[in-house]
Parts: sequence; C-alpha cells; structure tokens
Amino acid sequence: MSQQQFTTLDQIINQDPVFGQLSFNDHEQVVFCNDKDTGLKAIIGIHNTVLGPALGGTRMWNYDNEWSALNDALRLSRGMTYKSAITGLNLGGGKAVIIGDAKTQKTPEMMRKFGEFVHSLSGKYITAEDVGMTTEDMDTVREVTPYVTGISQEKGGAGNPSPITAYGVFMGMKAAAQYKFGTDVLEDKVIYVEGIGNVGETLVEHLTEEGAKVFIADINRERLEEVRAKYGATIYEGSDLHAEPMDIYAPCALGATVNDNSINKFQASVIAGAANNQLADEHKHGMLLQQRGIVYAPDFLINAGGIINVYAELEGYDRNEIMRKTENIYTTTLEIFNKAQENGVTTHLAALQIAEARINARRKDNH
Ligand SMILES: NC(=O)c1ccc[n+]([C@@H]2O[C@H](COP(=O)([O-])OP(=O)(O)OC[C@H]3O[C@@H](n4cnc5c(N)ncnc54)[C@H](O)[C@@H]3O)[C@@H](O)[C@H]2O)c1
Repeated sequence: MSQQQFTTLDQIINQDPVFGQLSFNDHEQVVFCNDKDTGLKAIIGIHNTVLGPALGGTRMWNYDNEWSALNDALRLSRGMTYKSAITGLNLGGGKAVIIGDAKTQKTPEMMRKFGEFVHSLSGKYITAEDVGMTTEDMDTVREVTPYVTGISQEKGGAGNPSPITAYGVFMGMKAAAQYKFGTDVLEDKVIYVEGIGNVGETLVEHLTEEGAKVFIADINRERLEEVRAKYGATIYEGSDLHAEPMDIYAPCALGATVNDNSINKFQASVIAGAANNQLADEHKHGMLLQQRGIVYAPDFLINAGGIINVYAELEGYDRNEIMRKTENIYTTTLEIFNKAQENGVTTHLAALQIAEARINARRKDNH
C-alpha cells in the first residue's frame, strides 16, 4: 500500500495529504462523506469523466487506517477509468470505499445515507457493488438515487455482476494460456484461486468444469468448505501460496498480491485473476513479471465483465450482447499480449496505452 508515514505535524502539513498521495494521479474529484447518525465514513474517488460518468463499485472494508482507505479509493477509481476505456464503454472511472466491517457495521440506514451522498453528485459518479456489498445493498441505495447499478432483476436491474466478471476472467485466462502454452484448454492445468467470494466461486466452477486441478484459498473457512463441497476443488492448507508450483495463479481477493515480497517466489507461468490492482507497483512489478517470463493478464482488462453487465442497465442491451462483449475479452487479451511483445513493453503498459489513446482521442474531440 502506497501510503505515507508521518511522525510530526510539520510533516503532515508539508506532505499534501490528498493531492500529494502517491496514488493521486490527476483525479478530478475526491469526496469525503461523513454521517454521525449512521456511522458512515466513505470516500468517493472520481478519476476521469472524459468518456462518460464515472462508474465503479463501492467497497466496504475494515481498513487499518484512513490513508489506506483513501489510497484504495484513488487506485481503484483510476483502474475503472482504464477498464471502461479499454472495453470500449462510454464511461469514466470512479470508485467508493466505506470504512468499516461489512458484516457487523453495515445497515440499510447507512446505505441510504451513502446513496444520498452519491445523489448529491448529480450523476457524475454512479455506484455499484464491490467487495463487502450485495445486490440488496444496491437496491437500498436505489431508494434514494437513480445513480446506482448492479440492482436486482426484480427491481429492473441486471442483477449480481460477479458471474459475468468470472466469465470474463475465465476468457482472459484462456487467452493467456493460449499465448503461453499454445492451447487454451485448461484441463489438467494446476490453478490456484486466491479468494473464493462472489467472483472466485464462479471462476472455480468454470475451471473445474473444464477439468483443471483447482486449489482454493480464502481467509473464510466456511467458504472454503462450501466451495470444496460444490465443485470438488482442493483447499490449500499451506502458508505460502505464491511459492507453490502451479501453472496459473488467479488472484481473486484484494489487490497488491504481486508485490516486493511475492514477486520472486512465483512459480506460476500465468497470472490471471479478478482482483483489482494486482500489481502493488504496476511498472516495477509488471516489468519484473515480464523479465521472469510470467504472462500477466492485465486485471482491468480481464475483470471487465462486471462493468459490461452494469453498463447494460444504463444502455438497455440484453443478455446476449453482455455475453458477446464479455467473450470478446479473449480476443482483446491476445491482442494486448501481441502488442506488448511487438513493442517490447509490459502487458500492463500495452493495455494502459490503448486505454489512454481512446481517452485522449475523445478529449480532443470534445475541444
Ligand atoms: N464482483 C465483481 O463483479 C468484480 C468486478 C471486477 C473486479 N472485482 C474484484 O475482484 C475481487 C473479488 O471480488 P468479489 O466480488 O468476489 O469479492 P467478495 O467480497 O465476494 O470476495 C472476496 C473474497 O476474498 C477473500 N479474502 C479477502 N482477503 C483475503 C486474503 N488475504 N486471502 C485470501 N482470501 C481473502 C474473502 O474472504 C472473500 O471470500 C475484488 O478485488 C474486486 O474488486 C470484482
């Protein structure tokens, strides 16, 4: 986590606590939301609205401190800008974080209050679910604002986006396997899925159906037992997952698991997963993966199924179109790998350049 450590008041004053954050990257707006009655403490990051309103989910997490929460909002919202841009959606990038334990502190009143803050932005930011949020929470937010997606099908929404996200990750992983192993068949491949929540579980379903040897890891023991019982995956009982011999590592929990501690341990040939911001430092760790010959499928490219699904709520397109666009992640991922090889850059940078080119072209058109 790229947060700064301060020891004296002077340092705090001189370090520019918001615009000076390492994760601050030309964000347009950052909104701090506080409500004493419901205990809501939230940060909404709006990174870029050149292509359209900033759409991105809300994460509720028990952050160690406010710096971590702010940096998460900044990193995640920037990621959304590039995710929508590379997927060809007319959306900008935004994301919100709520500080707290979703299991014990989230209430409908808190969600409604959060919805009011979202509403106060008049559609510049549109929310959806992320870690710690459910479709029901989005239905609650919908009571006070139309600027929310990922609501239930009964309420006119496209429902939980996670299965579509998992399908897109599966497509991106297959493309990476094609590139690295010369076949996209995942049968008998040893695949570790770290985090078997909403997305991870459906990914495990696709992988076991295809006959992969799937290992699962999660901090939640109940989930592990549930997913093992359903799909016959093996629970990882060791203590250093990243160092295990495997074909594919699929990070599906929180971000930054590719970091200074793990980078030299990886024995996987491919990294392809759902988690946002998998590279703690996208340039440094992207480069080190490339040097080690590990094929990295850029997270914001292959986990775009969810945003495609919620975008359908805004544009009104149907299930077939959602699946077609999500399946297309396979082709785009292969294109990115080839472009990265041609230009001698990391896969992450190749994806970023394409996304930036689309934003810059629109910026020029708008002037
Ligand atoms: N839900 C979507 O449609 C979507 C879309 C794009 C990206 N993502 C990203 O994918 C990731 C997973 O999303 P989700 O909706 O499945 O979330 P989720 O909250 O349903 O699942 C996350 C899982 O990770 C586990 N976990 C947390 N910390 C862990 C750790 N240190 N080690 C192992 N497991 C750990 C949790 O116990 C939980 O089971 C997140 O990074 C999210 O931002 C999700």
